[in-house]
Amino acid sequence: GYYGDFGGQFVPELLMPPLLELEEAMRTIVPSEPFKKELNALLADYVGRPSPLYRCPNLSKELGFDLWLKREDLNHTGAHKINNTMGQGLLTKYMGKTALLAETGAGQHGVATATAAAMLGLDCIVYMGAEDVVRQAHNVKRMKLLGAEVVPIESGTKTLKDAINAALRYWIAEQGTTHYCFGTAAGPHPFPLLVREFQAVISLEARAQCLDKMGRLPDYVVACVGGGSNAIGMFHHFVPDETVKLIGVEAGGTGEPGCYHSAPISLGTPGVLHGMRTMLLQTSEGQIEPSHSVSAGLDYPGVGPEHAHYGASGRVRYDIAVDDQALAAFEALCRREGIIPALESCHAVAWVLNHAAEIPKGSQVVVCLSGRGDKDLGIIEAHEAKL
Ligand SMILES: Cc1ncc(COP(=O)(O)O)c(/C=N/[C@H](C(=O)O)[C@@H](O)C(C)C)c1O
Repeated sequence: GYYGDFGGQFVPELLMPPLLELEEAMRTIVPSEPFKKELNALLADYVGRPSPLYRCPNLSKELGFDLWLKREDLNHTGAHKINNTMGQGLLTKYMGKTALLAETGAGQHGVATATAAAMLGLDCIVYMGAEDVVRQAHNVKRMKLLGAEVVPIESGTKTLKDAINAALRYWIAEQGTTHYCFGTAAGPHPFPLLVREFQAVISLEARAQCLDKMGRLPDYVVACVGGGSNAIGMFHHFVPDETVKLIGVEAGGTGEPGCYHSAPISLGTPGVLHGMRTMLLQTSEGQIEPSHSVSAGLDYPGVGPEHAHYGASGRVRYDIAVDDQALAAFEALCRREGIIPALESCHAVAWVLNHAAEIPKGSQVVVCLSGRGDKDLGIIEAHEAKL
């Protein structure tokens, strides 16, 4: 499970049995006709796929090039996370397990896991940093309505990093009945591969939609990068098309010199965290540094290993958008296009607005709108003065 120098399975021996079992299930169940048939029916009739590829008429007119949004915000539960949790949830049933375990930061993955569990008749337990429980209260309410048990994590920085550590410990104890439904394209092998497998439906659809609506491939494909799942899904089927520029946008925090941020590819160094070798925010002694972003979903000091590899190889250009630029993009989509987007997705839109001068007129630009902004209204209120 390596992507260049990155990836691997850096886990305690006790975690190897469920990881090996998962690799076997990936090999035998995921490619099978019954599994594919059942998953595709759920993606169509329950998730609501294919998601639209929508051209923004007003912003396109202003920018002088075509801005298209891949509308993962219109999926059931309001983000791309459901693509992954329906796949892993169905796999859990085929593996004969009875419970789904998840970590969450923005809460979207927690809601998507609770949704899959309710629909598939599985128990659900979600670990969430105590700070995120407050910051994304809307999603905590939804998880509980869907029957999930939400466990606030009080240790460390009380955000996603600590929730993942707690979830991994729980999984070691409960591995016989429980599948750890990892929320992003990170973690020990095979998780980056498994999550990419289920998120790649985004670019499988988008590539065909581009050829149909534009009559050609797009010039730019842009996505925000937290753990990396919506971005790897948005990029995957475009990677072989060398004319398509792939842009991964990390969160730069406030942007003040020396501020906390969540940009490990742009500003981090190689190291091992959560079972994978990747790019990390860490001190010279390898202590993981606190991360920050106005969006909970990008607030993670690591990144999926395939992105670390694409950053080293140069196939993807990784750049940064800071909090205020994301908030400006939030306002632009609300006021100009009638779409209230997730703050995570706003980082990708912000990159396009920030780089409009370098994008040739008439270009075709696709942005993955990974989620809707309902969960963020509390955060937005706190920044009202800036809008
Ligand atoms: C609407 C939305 N857009 C983007 C992201 C960033 O996660 P990736 O797509 O995996 O980089 C997120 C991440 N959300 C996770 C969550 O809901 O728990 C996140 O906090 C962690 C799983 C990484 C998100 O909710």
